[in-house]
This record gives sequence, C-alpha cells and structure tokens, in this order.
Amino acid sequence: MKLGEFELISLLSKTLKNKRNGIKVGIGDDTAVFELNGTLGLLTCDALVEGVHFLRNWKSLTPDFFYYLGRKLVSISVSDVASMGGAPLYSLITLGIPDWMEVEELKELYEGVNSALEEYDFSLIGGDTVKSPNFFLDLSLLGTSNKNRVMLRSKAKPGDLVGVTGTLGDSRAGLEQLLRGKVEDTYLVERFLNPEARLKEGVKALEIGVLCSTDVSDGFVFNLYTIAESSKVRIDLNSSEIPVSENLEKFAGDGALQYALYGGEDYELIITFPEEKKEKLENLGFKTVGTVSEGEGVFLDDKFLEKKGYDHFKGGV
Ligand SMILES: Nc1ncnc2c1ncn2[C@@H]1O[C@H](COP(=O)(O)OP(=O)(O)OP(=O)(O)O)[C@@H](O)[C@H]1O
Ligand SMILES: Cc1ncc(C[n+]2csc(CCOP(=O)(O)O)c2C)c(N)n1
Ligand SMILES: [Mg+2]
Repeated sequence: MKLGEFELISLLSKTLKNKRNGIKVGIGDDTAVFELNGTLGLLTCDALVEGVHFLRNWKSLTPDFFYYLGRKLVSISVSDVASMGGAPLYSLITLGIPDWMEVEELKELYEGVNSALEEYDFSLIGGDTVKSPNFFLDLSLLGTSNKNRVMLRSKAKPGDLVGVTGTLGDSRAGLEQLLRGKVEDTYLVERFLNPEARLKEGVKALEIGVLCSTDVSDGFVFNLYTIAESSKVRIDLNSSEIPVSENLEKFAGDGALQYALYGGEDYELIITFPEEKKEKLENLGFKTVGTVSEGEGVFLDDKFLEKKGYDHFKGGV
C-alpha cells in the first residue's frame, strides 16, 4: 500500500455519496452519529486481526488468552462510544476462523465477550462466521446518547484545558513483553490484553458539559493531533503531568515518557474543557495535562512534537 491508513480513508470517503438526511457526524470521529426518530444513534466497528493486533503463539505465553481477546474486542468499540459520551446498546460480531482453531478456544473467546457485555451492559444480537486464512474478529456496535448531545474531536476551544484518564504507555510495554516471548510484569501485559473502556467517565464528562473528547488507540500524541487538527487549535502538554504508572517506570526507566506519548492501545479518554469544570473532572479521574490555544500542532514543554502514531500501512512508531 503506497498510501498511509488515514490518507487512504480520506481518499475513499471522497467517493461516497450520502443520500440520507439524518447523518450528524460522518467519517472522521470515533463513531458516526445519526438521528433516528428524534434519538441520537452512534455507530462504529473495530477489528482485531491475527498478525496485526495479536499473534497466535501468545496463547501459549499467557493463560486465558482467548478470554482476554474476547474482552478486548468488546472494550475497543465501547471505548469509541465512551469517547462520544454515549452508551452501547446492540452489537454484531464477525469471526474469521482458520483451520488451526479449536472449538474450546472459541468457547473461551465467547466467555470473554460475554463477561464484557455484562460489564458494559449491552447485547450481542447477531454476526457472521466465515473461514479465513488468518484469525480475525470484528465487532459492530450501535449506541445512543441519552443527553441527545455528543462529544466531538472538533470542539476544542482556545483557553480549554486538556485532561486524560488513567495512565499512558502501559499497554505498549505489555505488548513488547509478549513480542519478546517473555512475560515479566503481568500488570502491564494485562493492560494490553484487557483494556478497560472508560464508559462511566465518558457519560459523566458529557453530563458535566464537556464538548470535546477522543480515545487513545493509535497513541496519545497522534490522538491529540486528531483533536488539534479537527478543532484547528494548538495543544501544549506539560511533561511533568503526563500520567505514568509505577510499573511502567520500572519497566522503561527514563524511556517511560516516550511509551506514554507514543505507545498506543491505551483506550484512555482525552477531553478538553474550560477551567471552571476542572475540579469536577479531576474528581471523576481526569488528570489535567495541558492547554489548548490558538494555532496548530502538539507541543511538549514548548517543543514541537511530530505527528507520529500507529498507521496500519506505515507500521508502528
Ligand atoms: N474503510 C472505511 N470506510 C469508511 N470509513 C472508514 C473506513 N475505515 C475507517 N473509517 C472511518 O474513518 C475514521 C477513522 O477511523 P479509525 O478506525 O482510525 O477510528 P479511530 O476511532 O481513530 O480509531 P480506533 O478505531 O482505533 O478507535 C472513522 O470515522 C471511521 O469510521
Ligand atoms: C502483533 C502486534 N503488533 C503491533 C501491535 C500494535 N498495534 C496494532 S494496531 C494498533 C493501533 C490500534 O488499532 P486500530 O487502529 O486497528 O484500532 C497498535 C498500536 C499489536 N497490537 N500487535
Ligand atoms: Mg477511537
């Protein structure tokens, strides 16, 4: 592929002709948003592919691998709905199954799917099952926003502060251990295999009146760029405020900040918000890490940060 992932999506989206009136947000945010009979619907899908998102040999490296894969499939789409401030309702799963797969492994996968559906409180109501040379999974998710509003990447305003949930970079450190074939810190590996979608935080942030949000899938800096570009603003980060776990500090030493900035697959929520909401949002678990101003680009301690992150056709960072 000569184009990057996002150039390709942009090229393909130009060929589309949308005929219906109800589309509120099309391609370019974490979910599409549409109106149906006076209610806001959210629609998204996300795939996990053997060789791209996980390796087959990890099943012998970590117990309950398929259970966690099932949970992760659900959590990554819920995370997109959470970043709109919505709630999940109904879902479909496509399974692409290779010859080597055992029925017991698929049963374990669905135990994981079920445990996540229960936790996030929504239903799986169909799907598709096909044979495939590589194992792959895809979940399509329909959600809604009870408030009839959503948070968008395009709504950051100069003067806003930037907040983020949880800690960043753990997932990448977990991935590296699996790629090396040696699990040393199970906390970090679990952060990669079993990310938690920040559903409650998303819904509460919307209730508090937050307008702008996205989730961290391709990397913190990359996802900040999606806000900076679609809102046409500059974002400044303060390096001493970037949340990093003790486990990551132990694992990566001085490199921990690089993991946090560029790691990816954290599935934490980024928001921007006016100063007066800071206390309420900090009580909800959002850490204030930066500011929004007029201009463009993402900066750390006044130094320009390149737009780097995971791109399916350019590879990782
Ligand atoms: N093949 C495609 N055809 C049409 N739209 C697409 C296609 N692939 C992606 N999109 C849209 O492009 C936008 C960016 O997609 P992407 O998968 O990067 O979403 P994201 O939320 O940034 O990442 P993630 O799915 O990892 O959370 C979304 O609006 C998505 O619906
Ligand atoms: C074997 C292996 N190598 C690399 C990675 C890292 N990785 C894959 S996709 C992605 C971005 C989010 O996915 P998407 O854009 O599809 O939502 C990242 C960071 C991995 N998980 N497994
Ligand atoms: Mg997303």
